[in-house]
This record gives sequence, C-alpha cells and structure tokens, in this order.
Amino acid sequence: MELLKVEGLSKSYPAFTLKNVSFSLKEGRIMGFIGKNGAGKSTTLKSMLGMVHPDSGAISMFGRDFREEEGYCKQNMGIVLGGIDFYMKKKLKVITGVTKKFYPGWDEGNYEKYMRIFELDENKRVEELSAGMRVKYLLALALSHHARLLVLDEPTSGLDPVSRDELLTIFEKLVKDGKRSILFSTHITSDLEKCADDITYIKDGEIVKCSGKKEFLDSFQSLREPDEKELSLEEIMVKMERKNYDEEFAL
Ligand SMILES: Nc1ncnc2c1ncn2[C@@H]1O[C@H](COP(=O)(O)OP(=O)(O)OP(=O)(O)O)[C@@H](O)[C@H]1O
Repeated sequence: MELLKVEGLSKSYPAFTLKNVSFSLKEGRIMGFIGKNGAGKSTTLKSMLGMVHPDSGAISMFGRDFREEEGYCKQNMGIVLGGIDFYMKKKLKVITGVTKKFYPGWDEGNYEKYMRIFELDENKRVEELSAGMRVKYLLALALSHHARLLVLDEPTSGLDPVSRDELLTIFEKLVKDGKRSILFSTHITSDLEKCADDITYIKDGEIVKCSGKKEFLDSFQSLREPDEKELSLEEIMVKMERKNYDEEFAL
C-alpha cells in the first residue's frame, strides 16, 4: 500500500516555481529526497503538508485524501521540519505534556520506551540537548502517537558521522516491520547510499526521477566518462547540476 502519494503538486513564488511534482512512497520504505539548495525540497514538503498553500495538486496519505481528512492524516504522521529552537528553555516533559494533548492515540508506554532507547532524560531542557538528541526527541514524540509516516527535513544535517550513523540505524529499525515509512530530505548523499530504499531527485522545482535506489543509480550511469567507475549519488548530482553551469560558461 502507498502511504504517501503526491500528484501534480505545483506552487509559484515570485522567483521560483514548483512544477507538477509527483511521487509516491510505499509501506516499509525509506525515501531520500535530494536536490541542491533552492531546488524546492522544503517547498514540496510544506506544500504537501498544507503548511504553504499549493496552487494545485492532490495528496493522499494512507489511501485518504489529505485535504479532506487532514486530521486523520496528521494523527498518523510525524513531522520534523527544522529544530525546536523556540522551546529552548522548556523541559522535555513540559513539551511532551503539551504534545500528547493533540494526540488521542498517544501511547505513554511507547513514549517511555523510545525515551529509554534514545537515552533521553525528560527533565532536561531543550537547550541542554545536542543536535542529535533533539532529532531523537522529536522522533520519540512522533513514534509515541504511532506515526506510520515520518516526514523529516534534513534530520541528519549538523550531526557528526557517529550520530548520523546511529540515527540511520534507528530509521532502518523503524521501517523493518513493514508498517512505517520515512521520507527525509538531505544533502548527505552517503546517508542515502547507506539506508535509502528509494530516491526522489528534484531539480529547479521539477522531479527528475523517483525510483528504487538501484534503478536510480543505474539510470544515471550514462553520465559516466569512459575511464570512470560506477557513479555514486553525489557524483550523479554534481554532474547533473554542473552540466548547466558549464553550458552557461560556454556561452
Ligand atoms: N515563502 C517564500 N516566498 C518566496 N520564495 C520562497 C519562499 N519559500 C521558498 N522560496 C523560494 O523557493 C525556492 C526553493 O526553496 P526551498 O526552501 O524549497 O529549497 P530547498 O530545496 O529546500 O533548499 P535547501 O536545500 O537550501 O533547504 C528558493 O528559490 C526560495 O527562495
């Protein structure tokens, strides 16, 4: 079953247009969302979640129309867009207390379990947590209301390689039972080599490709020079983005 389906999503800003973005994510999968700075990743995620008003497009989650059943969809998803910078002085248990009121399906046992697994102390204040601990706390909140779809905007940025690796292992464990899926945007393509099942690549507001990782990598190998070995995700992106740049300079 598709946990997420985005069809024909468009959004125009004065100097940028998100054009007819479509992709879908099945159960039990981790999808990496890549594209260079300003390509439209955050605009896609925000438009998809109704945080900015899209001009057109249809979104369904768990087989239901997002606009018609936004409440149901939001109860079943966890969103981590940016940090929790404005609650810096608050203790985690205070934020948790407020959060759980929004979720009738809140599972205190699950919350305690994930706080224990992630080694988080709810008596700490946000300002006392490292970047990695903050992401883990937001994940713990999402998982405590049984989110089946996790949408994360650059969750690993700012984390050291050890914390990143730990978080990616957590992602893999979370989707292992085949019930949850994770969509996360990132610039760290090596993270995706490690844990992504699917890759969606956006360029200048348009989806270039959305597919399983192997198919994705295979489909761009034609960019390889005769003496080059198999191109990595990073090399593919650099070649794709640099092509235009080189052409512009040739003019
Ligand atoms: N509220 C807004 N008003 C006008 N333009 C906007 C707005 N939000 C984003 N944009 C523009 O939309 C484009 C895409 O931005 P977006 O944040 O979606 O890119 P991104 O792929 O997430 O980039 P990054 O990797 O740097 O986070 C940029 O040119 C940006 O200036």
